[in-house]
Amino acid sequence: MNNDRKAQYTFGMVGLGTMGRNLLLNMADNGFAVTGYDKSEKMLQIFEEEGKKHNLKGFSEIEDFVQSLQTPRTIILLVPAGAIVDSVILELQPLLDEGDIIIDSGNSHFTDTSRRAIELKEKGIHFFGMGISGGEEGARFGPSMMPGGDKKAYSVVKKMLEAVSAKVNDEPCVTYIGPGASGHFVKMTHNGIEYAIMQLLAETYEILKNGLDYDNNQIQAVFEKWNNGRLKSFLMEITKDVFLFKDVKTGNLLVDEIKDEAKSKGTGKWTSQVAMDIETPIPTIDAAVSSRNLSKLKKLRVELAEAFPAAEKINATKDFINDLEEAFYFAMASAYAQGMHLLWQASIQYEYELNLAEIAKIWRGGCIIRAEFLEDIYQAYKKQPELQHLYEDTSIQKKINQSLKGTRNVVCSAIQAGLAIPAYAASLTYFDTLKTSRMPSNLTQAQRDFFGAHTFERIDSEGIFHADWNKQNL
Ligand SMILES: NC(=O)C1=CN([C@@H]2O[C@H](COP(=O)(O)OP(=O)(O)OC[C@H]3O[C@@H](n4cnc5c(N)ncnc54)[C@H](OP(=O)(O)O)[C@@H]3O)[C@@H](O)[C@H]2O)C=CC1
Ligand SMILES: O=C(CO)[C@H](O)[C@H](O)COP(=O)(O)O
Repeated sequence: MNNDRKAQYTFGMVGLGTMGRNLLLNMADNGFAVTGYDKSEKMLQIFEEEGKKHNLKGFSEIEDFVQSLQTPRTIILLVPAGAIVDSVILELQPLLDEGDIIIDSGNSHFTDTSRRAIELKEKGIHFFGMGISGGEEGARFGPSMMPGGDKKAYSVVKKMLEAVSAKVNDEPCVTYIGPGASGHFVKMTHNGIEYAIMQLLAETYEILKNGLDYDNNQIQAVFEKWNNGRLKSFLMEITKDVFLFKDVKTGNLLVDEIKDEAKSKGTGKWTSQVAMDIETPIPTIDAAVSSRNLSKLKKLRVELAEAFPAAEKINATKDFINDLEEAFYFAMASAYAQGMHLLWQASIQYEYELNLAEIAKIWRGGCIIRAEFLEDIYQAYKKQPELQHLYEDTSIQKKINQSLKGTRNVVCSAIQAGLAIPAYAASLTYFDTLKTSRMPSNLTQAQRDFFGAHTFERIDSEGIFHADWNKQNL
């Protein structure tokens, strides 16, 4: 039951950590009556301190928090994904009424979101999953958001989400994504692309540092220059800044003092797993996930570095840095194209009714993968909403053709030198495979039929065939 006298807030947030606290402050800045709940007293204190100008108060008791919300209640969750989301829902459930709305904005697995939506629907509670991206800064001043699920529930929060989101050309970086867990699926794919672009930047660093012997100033200058051109993006921008940041302890650049073992929370891995499940190739993203795992094999890598020859310097041609810019453009385009293709396939598989143009549009600002290139992707899908693959767009084709020569030079040179560039190489072979009208997979089919009678199809007649391969006494 709601006590109307106390019910003064329109939106409530569970979890006042990095994302929840900043999104709530953003909502307060935009004039919404908000409050929050967190188990941690420390988080509540920080929230109230940072929300001083709005006189914001948080709750440490969940009952008080729920009672403070106007009905139907709208509660956003920004707690760590997994079991904690279920335990928060379990705590909230007996305190809620029919028609209340729970929005899970953490990086939850989309299958968990589907399950939770079904469970809560039975109790008359609207539940939807909403991916959010932009980190601390984005949450505070304008994130990109990907809400999916119950459309009626979305209409309750639409205005608020549009107000707090990032804007590009005055257009909000939020849109209704689609039914079911589509919001979390799209956010997961966003993170898969994020992994791929980060890996490409790391491989570029490897080429510059170990292939060309560039020092940190030279490396910084390359990223800085690229960020002033067509490769401009949030990840390029922070990378050029990383190469300026000094470690207070040693006086060296901090990046040189950080262990070469990359951690992950799982969204990249989920993207690869799901892509395998629905048979959609995303090799650049897969390479990025594998590279993080390879980085964790530090002891083995150190041992094997003693046993095998080290990488050599690249025998660089005069225009090598231009070629590298082209290679980055090419591989970046490949990574985004793979992510968009995964969304295209998922939309069919899970009946998400995704509008790929709208998704590219809301990724242009606020999120971690925002980039100049997203405008090209947006235009491509706007022109042809049914496009299966970004490579089918003629203006993208033109740019890819122009960057091919440089890309091949960079990939061949780096591989020849013995440098590890799995994401660059995967991007190129993905492209080369996709533009092969007759792949050598006829041989694979012949082998399968030879050893296991798995059958094959013929090019000259319909049907399923099997050959008695041993009969010809080969
Ligand atoms: N950080 C980022 O850049 C981004 C994060 N996300 C996602 O957003 C979600 C939140 O991330 P983030 O803000 O970084 O995480 P934080 O750990 O900074 O914040 C989570 C908050 O939730 C609190 N909490 C944990 N369990 C409960 C509970 N049962 N009841 C109430 N509060 C609880 C935590 O308190 P305590 O610390 O005491 O446990 C903490 O204050 C995650 O799913 C994350 O993957 C999405 C986009 C970007
Ligand atoms: O969602 C995000 C940005 O959009 C997170 O920053 C991302 O989950 C970080 O992932 P990981 O810890 O696996 O590198």
